[in-house]
Amino acid sequence: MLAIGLISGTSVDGIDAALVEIYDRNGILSTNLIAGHTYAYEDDLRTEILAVCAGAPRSLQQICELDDRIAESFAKAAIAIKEKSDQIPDLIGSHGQTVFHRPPVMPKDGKTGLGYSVQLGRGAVIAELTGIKTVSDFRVADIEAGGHAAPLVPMLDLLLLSHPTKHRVCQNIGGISNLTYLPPNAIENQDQVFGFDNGTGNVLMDMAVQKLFGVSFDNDGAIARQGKPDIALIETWLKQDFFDTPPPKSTGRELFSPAYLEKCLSECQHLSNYDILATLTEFTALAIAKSYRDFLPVFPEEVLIGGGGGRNGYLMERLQDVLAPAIVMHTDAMGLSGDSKEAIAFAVLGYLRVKERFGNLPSVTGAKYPVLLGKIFP
Ligand SMILES: Nc1ncnc2c1ncn2[C@@H]1O[C@H](COP(=O)(O)OP(=O)(O)OP(=O)(O)O)[C@@H](O)[C@H]1O
Ligand SMILES: CC(=O)N[C@H]1[C@@H]2OC[C@@H](O2)[C@@H](O)[C@@H]1O[C@H](C)C(=O)O
Repeated sequence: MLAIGLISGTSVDGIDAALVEIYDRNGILSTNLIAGHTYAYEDDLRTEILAVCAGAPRSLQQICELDDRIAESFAKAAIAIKEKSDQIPDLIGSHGQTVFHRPPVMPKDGKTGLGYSVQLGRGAVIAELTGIKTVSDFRVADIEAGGHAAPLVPMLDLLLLSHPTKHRVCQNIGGISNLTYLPPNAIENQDQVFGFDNGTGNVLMDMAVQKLFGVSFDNDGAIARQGKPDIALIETWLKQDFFDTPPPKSTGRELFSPAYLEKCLSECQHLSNYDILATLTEFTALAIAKSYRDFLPVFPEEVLIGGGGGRNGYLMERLQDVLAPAIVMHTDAMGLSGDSKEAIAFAVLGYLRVKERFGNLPSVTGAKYPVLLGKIFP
């Protein structure tokens, strides 16, 4: 089946689109990426999304208009990537844009304790504008089943990246970072697969470099490389609740917000701007390493990196150092594009939905049971 996957992640840098052929041999899936591309948001749209993520007050009318613009941008991305093949795609799986995420808590005082996760860019509009069957609203059903509805990419990692004898971690470093732990032969040992959001990813580094250096990200980590991290300060930051909370857990820009960065910066007044970037980069790497030591049943032999953080050469070096003896490499070394992985995941999750196969892993999200993920707009 030819499918399109679409997502804009927590970096809000643009819409990742993947045109992907999905092969299914008796339930064993494989994929072939035909084209992958990031279609940048218009500047004012990105600014508005970031404002809403940061909690700026907006009327329902304004939220509806934002939903329209995001859906139209997603449809445009689908129409553009569709041109990379002569065939008409059978399906679009569209994650949309997360603008709010509230993890579940223990029910109390008559309240349900359910989480809430809002993705804008409604699938009905995408289906209408493209003429292609669209699956969207992937996170809702897992939330209703008591789960975090995040991360969802572990299903793709399980299907495509399991090794017969090695313990692997698939580590995504986007705006937020998240991992999938795969025991050997994970398809047969599915109950041991788990995953969770394990850190800030790029979001703090991005906000800091914009404020201190006026660029949108620290290309290759060249700025951080010139500084020296303050390890004692990082150790105090790692004592914060999020890092000590056992999985399942999920997070987002609600926690790692502009206010969170301001608090960090207020504790960095003795540091140069280069040292601040080095400190935030080391914090990102050490938060990831701490989560492996605290929560994984077995320290992995291999760590497969995906997401934009994999392009930060300095962060990759720091990860190799703090995750030794694990070997750190890019997911691309396994034949799966790290840049397009999340978009491929939503193409595959869309496929699973139309085949009426479960999309969530309760051992990851904490849901009470497996559920069908997504609503179908024919
Ligand atoms: N050449 C590069 N050097 C350093 N960092 C980079 C480079 N290219 C991308 N990045 C980082 O990767 C980020 C984008 O990563 P990605 O597209 O994986 O995020 P996302 O999908 O929006 O996030 P999430 O996975 O949390 O949903 C950028 O904001 C930037 O911080
Ligand atoms: C609610 C939400 O959008 N969460 C994102 C976010 O960005 C990274 C991390 O936090 C992950 O949990 C998730 O995205 C990916 C695509 C996932 O669900 O696997």
